[in-house]
Order: sequence, then structure tokens, then C-alpha cells
Amino acid sequence: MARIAVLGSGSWGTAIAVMADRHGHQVSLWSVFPEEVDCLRRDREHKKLLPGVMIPDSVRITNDIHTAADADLVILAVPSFAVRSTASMLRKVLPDGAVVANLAKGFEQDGTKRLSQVIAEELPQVRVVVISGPSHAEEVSRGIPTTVVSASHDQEAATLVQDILMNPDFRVYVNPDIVGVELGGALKNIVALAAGICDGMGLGDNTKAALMTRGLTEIARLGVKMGAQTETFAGLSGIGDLIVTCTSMHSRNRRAGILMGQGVPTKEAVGRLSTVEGYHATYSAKLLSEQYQVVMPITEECYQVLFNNKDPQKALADLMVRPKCSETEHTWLDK
Ligand SMILES: NC(=O)C1=CN([C@@H]2O[C@H](COP(=O)(O)OP(=O)(O)OC[C@H]3O[C@@H](n4cnc5c(N)ncnc54)[C@H](O)[C@@H]3O)[C@@H](O)[C@H]2O)C=CC1
Ligand SMILES: O=C(CO)COP(=O)(O)O
Repeated sequence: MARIAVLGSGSWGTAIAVMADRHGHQVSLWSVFPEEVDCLRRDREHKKLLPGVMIPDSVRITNDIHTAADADLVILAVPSFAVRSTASMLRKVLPDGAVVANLAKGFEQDGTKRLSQVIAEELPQVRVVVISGPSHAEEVSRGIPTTVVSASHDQEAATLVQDILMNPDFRVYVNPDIVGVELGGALKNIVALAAGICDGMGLGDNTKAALMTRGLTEIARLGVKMGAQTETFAGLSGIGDLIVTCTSMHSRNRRAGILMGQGVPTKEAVGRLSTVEGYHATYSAKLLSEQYQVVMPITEECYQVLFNNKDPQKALADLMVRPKCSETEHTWLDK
């Protein structure tokens, strides 16, 4: 039995808390919002973000960040925009060597920092782990078999997360390639948005398969330039998460894309869902593609659609008539 502090009580935080409690751990679930804590304590259910999943009485719901102080494992489950502010609240709370596992998939908002870098800046005393992979909260909370990756520069910390969280419904692999695992999780959301747009436009399976495949190619191209291992993108946090997010109706990124493909303006579509990380990730990925001089045509077209009001039909047409190239040629336009 481990003491686990889950910070962030949206759909993913609640799902992980419920799963860990089911497997005998002592779990606390924290929210920065007193109103959210009140609702969760009253209903024992997150009616808005994870309806139908009861939170057992054994999960301690709290607004006190100090509950994280003596946890064996601290899990950050807030959206990427809130990772820095939440981590900074922990600065005086967590002891040296504490293990902090991040669940958010994205970048620092309006910037290019990976979230593990943000956490390390705010919490230099802790060991940072990233948990990523195909794992919709709606399924994990119900015990549907799921696999994820635990990645860290500190193998002992990655293995501790594996030891604590792994159970017969939730299989955890370790991977030392934190850069690749983190980038796969953050960048697949852009492709999921694009896949949703294609679905909303009524396009076919061929188009979606092409987007997913070429999307992964450009994710890996950027990732390798940033120091990731190519093989990681063929794993759970790469193609695995890309598949689930581009095909599942649980995905908020895909659902926002579907609305956009049906003609709903970008801001309205994104605003209708609770957290659409792909919107912000597109902005960050565009900056990264420029910084690392990597050609990312799907990201570029997504950026134009999301931030410059480009018609998705025109974006797709422009992708189809790009200059001829070889499928395996990765650097044909790189400087
Ligand atoms: N929902 C899912 O199935 C999965 C989500 N993720 C990632 O987990 C992260 C969190 O996503 P969800 O739980 O789905 O979001 P959500 O929209 O369901 O929940 C958001 C929660 O974050 C917290 N929060 C919001 N603003 C905050 C702030 N300023 N400071 C501190 N806490 C704040 C609140 O507790 C809120 O309920 C995202 O990066 C997402 O990509 C990753 C894998 C699966
Ligand atoms: O990352 C996820 C599943 O692995 C969740 O995807 P969405 O944020 O699109 O819902």
C-alpha cells in the first residue's frame, strides 16, 4: 500500500484516484478550487467531467496542498496551463527526493518548454516522472485494461511509479526516453484535432489513416531533433496514444475537431469541451518546428486553421499538393 496524492480533480485525476484506491492505496484527491472540493465531497462523483464514476469514501478529497507532503507518490493531474502554478505551490511542501509524476500532455502555454522541464524548474528537489500512453479516464476509472509508460531520467523513480500503479487492469512499462514519451503525448493531440476536423467534414478512413501516419512521421522528425529515440514513437506513448485519440469519441481533441469540421468556429468549439490541449500544443509545435528547422506540414496547416482562420478544405487541399517527395525522406526541406 502506498500513499498517493493526486493533484487536480478533473476527469484524469479522478480516474487515477479511483483506480489507485480500488487497488488498495491510500489516496488523496486535491483541487485548487474549494467549490470543486465541495461538489466532490457532496456527490462522491465528478458529475460534470466524469459522470457515472463513484469516488469511494476512502479517497480523501481536499483543498489542502500539504496533504502531498508525506506522499510516496505525488501525481500532477492538472491541465498543462496549470502545471507551473501547481508545481510552485508544492515548492515548500515536498521534501528532497520526492517523486512527482506528471499526467498532463502539452507544453507550457504560449511557449515551448516540456512540462517535465517546467516542473524541474519549480521543484528542483524532486524526481520527475512522466506518465503517458493511450489512457482515456472514462475507461481507466471503470477498470478497462489499459497500458501506459512511466518515463524519467531517474530509472529508480520511473520504476517506483511502475511498482505503485501497476495492477492487472493497468499495465505500466518504463522507458528512459522522457523527451520522446513527453513529446508523443503532447503532439498527438494536434493530429487528433486534425483527424476530428476530417471526421466533421465527412471525409473517409483513407484520409484519417494518412493523417495519423504522416502525423506520426512529423512528430518523430521533431522528436529526434530534440533528442528523443525514434523507437519511442512506435510505442504506447507514440503511435498507441495517437491511435486512441484520433479514433475515440472520449477524446476532447477529436471532438473539438469534429465540431470545427462541421463549421463551428475554433474558439467556440474548443470552449465547448473542458480541456483541449491540442489547440495550445499547435501553437507550441509551430514554434518548435521553426526553432529546430523541422518540416511539419500537418502542424503548419493546423496552425493556419486554428489561429489564422484558414478554411480546413483549403488546408487539406494544400497538404495534398505539396511538392513530391519520398516517404522515407525525412529532411528534404530541412535547412
Ligand atoms: N482525461 C483523460 O482521459 C486524459 C487526460 N490527460 C491529460 O491530463 C491533463 C488534465 O486533463 P483532464 O483531467 O482531462 O482535464 P479536465 O478538464 O477533466 O479537468 C481539469 C481539472 O484541472 C484542475 N484545474 C483547472 N484549472 C486549474 C488551475 N488553474 N490550477 C490548478 N488546477 C486546475 C481542476 O481540478 C479541473 O477540474 C491534460 O493535460 C490532459 O491532456 C492525459 C491522459 C488522459
Ligand atoms: O490523452 C488522452 C488519452 O490518452 C486524452 O485525450 P483527450 O485530451 O483528447 O481527451
